[in-house]
Amino acid sequence: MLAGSTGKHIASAGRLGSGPALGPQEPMQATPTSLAALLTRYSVGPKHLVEPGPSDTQLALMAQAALRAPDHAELVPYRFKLVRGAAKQGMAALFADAARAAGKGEEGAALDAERALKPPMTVAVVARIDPGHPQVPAHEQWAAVGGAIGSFLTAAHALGFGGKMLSGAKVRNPAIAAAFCEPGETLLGWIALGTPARQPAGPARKPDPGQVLIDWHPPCKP
Ligand SMILES: Cc1cc2nc3c(=O)[nH]c(=O)nc-3n(C[C@H](O)[C@H](O)[C@H](O)COP(=O)(O)O)c2cc1C
Repeated sequence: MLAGSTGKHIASAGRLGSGPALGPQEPMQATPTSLAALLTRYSVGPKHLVEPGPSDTQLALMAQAALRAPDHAELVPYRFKLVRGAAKQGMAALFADAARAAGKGEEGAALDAERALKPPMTVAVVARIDPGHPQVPAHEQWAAVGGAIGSFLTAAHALGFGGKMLSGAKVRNPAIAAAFCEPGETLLGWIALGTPARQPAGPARKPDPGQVLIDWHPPCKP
């Protein structure tokens, strides 16, 4: 499988260095236990999340993990805004209004409100991108936001919680965006968080690692 003129995918059954070949069906074999959470994380949607949600201490661990993600110049270009307790009702009302404004009718409004109320808690992910930063272009800041989300979710999984990052057209609803964002911030979406009510039905369908590992070679000189 060629990946452009200068790279070649690592064969799926091949070896990287002298380490064991890792197929998608056997991610846990011969791997350090410290990788367990990274290799087994999966998303759990709001309808499969039940109480309890994470405690303050557990949320702080998730935030600590997020803060470990690569972040050029340590800009911390994100905030996690916690929606729990009575605040869930306020978010449900905003979701219902947005659904009505989008023409979804009362049935759609009730469905969207339920999306806010069902998970034990929701974490709004807000990006603070500085488009004029002299050293760190916007795409690098977005990469830091993505890394933080991944680490936050993996920490939640490692602590026994389930979660799923969700967005949709709601993030662009002006009333919702204004409710979550300060000037200069962008609402990326929400992480639904809680205790998973069920295990995944089967192994996650993920690409073979060989699809993303590509030996690079310098271009031939003319
Ligand atoms: C910023 C962002 C927004 C997302 N928005 C949605 C969404 O609105 N709906 C959805 O089904 N999945 C969405 N996803 C993808 C899911 O969170 C999840 O990663 C995907 O379903 C794959 O499942 P997995 O995490 O178990 O591999 C989003 C992911 C990211 C990073």
